[in-house]
Amino acid sequence: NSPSDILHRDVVVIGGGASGAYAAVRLRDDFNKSIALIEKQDILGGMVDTYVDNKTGATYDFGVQSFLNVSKAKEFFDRFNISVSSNSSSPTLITEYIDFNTGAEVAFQPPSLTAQITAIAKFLDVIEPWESMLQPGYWNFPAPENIPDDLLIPFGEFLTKYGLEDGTPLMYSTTGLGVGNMSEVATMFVLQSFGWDMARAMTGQMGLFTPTSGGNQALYNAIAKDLGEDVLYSSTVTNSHRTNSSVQLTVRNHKTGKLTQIVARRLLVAIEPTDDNVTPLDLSPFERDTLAKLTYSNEFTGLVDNSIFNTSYYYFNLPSSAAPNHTLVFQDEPMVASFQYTGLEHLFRVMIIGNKTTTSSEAKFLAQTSFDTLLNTGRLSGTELQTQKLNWAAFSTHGPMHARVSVDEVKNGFFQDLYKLQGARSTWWTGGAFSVNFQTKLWEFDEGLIPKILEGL
Ligand SMILES: Cc1cc2nc3c(=O)[nH]c(=O)nc-3n(C[C@H](O)[C@H](O)[C@H](O)COP(=O)(O)OP(=O)(O)OC[C@H]3O[C@@H](n4cnc5c(N)ncnc54)[C@H](O)[C@@H]3O)c2cc1C
Repeated sequence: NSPSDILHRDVVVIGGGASGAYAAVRLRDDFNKSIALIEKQDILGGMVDTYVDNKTGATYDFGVQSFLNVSKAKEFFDRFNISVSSNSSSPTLITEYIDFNTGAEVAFQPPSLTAQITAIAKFLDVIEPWESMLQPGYWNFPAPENIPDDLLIPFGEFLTKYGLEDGTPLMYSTTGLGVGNMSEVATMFVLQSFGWDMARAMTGQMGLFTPTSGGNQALYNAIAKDLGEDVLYSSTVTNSHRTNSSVQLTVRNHKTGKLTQIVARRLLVAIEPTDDNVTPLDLSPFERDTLAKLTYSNEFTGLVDNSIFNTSYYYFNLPSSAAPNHTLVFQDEPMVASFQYTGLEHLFRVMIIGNKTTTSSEAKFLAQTSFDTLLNTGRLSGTELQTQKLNWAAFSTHGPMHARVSVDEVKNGFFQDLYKLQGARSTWWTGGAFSVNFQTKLWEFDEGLIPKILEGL
């Protein structure tokens, strides 16, 4: 390599999604540190998926829907002159409960909205004492003997224990479904998917906002402009050497084949630490064994354009056994969670929750199979059998989310081990597996991490 291919930086960040892009801006623009940001795709923003209608220029966010108004979240938009508002433009829809496995209509009667909100307020009271154990990171996670039992029981059991069953339709349909069958997952991991701030948002104690124009991608486009050539796009790490004083990475641009060497004093890993993602990071046996214990959901979203869907409807997948009012019964993943009208022409948002191994093509196949079932059972046309392909206007592989481990691992001190990785071998870790899967909560987590990264720099 020629010398021009060697970059020297204070901090190198891997992953230009919510957690990495935020940290890169703060470290460079506010703490005067030189940075390089390595991003696999050719844009920043990760799971933010903003669809732009070519004809009208209208935007629709089919990944991230809105931002929780936690601590300094709005200030971060202000610095890029992006105006935000809390007005939701979602159309009002009729929810059709259908078992997507069979096509059977499910005569499920959810509790009234008032009953749901009341239960969520009560839920917030119950979970409030545990917030600092889990958010915005696991820094204060209790030693095994001090973990409250309630955090480790299946969430369905937890809800029943405290009489909170009425709150589940909103918990599940907003963000709880990200973990798959929410009733079966240990409470602490469901709380990372629908927890304190979502409960505050649902009960009106915390706002949610979105940019007034340009969709959620507007923020990340502004960050991209700000960071300019400090971002290496279409690039991944192929090799690394990490020591207690520095980090050397070999980075490959998969479009041009160009290799860049980066020598940095600190590394911030802002991607999910899956086997594929961390293999190039010359892990120690302890790092490898710890990270290998994590399991994930895999999330996929897309937009389909098939006029056979009814634009008044939100087709929602529930097992038949949810009828007439069983609020704790959900489908197992992998599954298509819903087809939801977007308000844009004839586009429906599809949401697919996979397990650890579900691939993009399997997710698309699952969506087609669910669609076929709905068609063949007359749920869409109401008339005769038809076949047609789903017309994908957009599809996005969000990949692994909602990292979790078994209850036994939690009791064996998994989170204490996970956090031993922080700072070891000049490497710091952010993102959902180390914190929680909400954009602005990750920013809050980064805020706590940045002073540690800066120590001695
Ligand atoms: C369907 C859906 C809806 C959501 N809705 C909301 C919402 O309304 N509000 C909210 O706050 N949160 C929402 N989330 C969650 C939120 O998007 C995530 O918590 C957040 O994006 C995680 O940030 P991150 O930085 O950890 O990862 P990401 O945002 O995924 O960023 C990771 C980045 O790293 C890149 N990358 C991946 N692998 C590599 C590699 N090997 N090398 C280099 N780069 C790599 C990716 O391309 C990506 O840009 C939603 C998520 C999904 C899937």
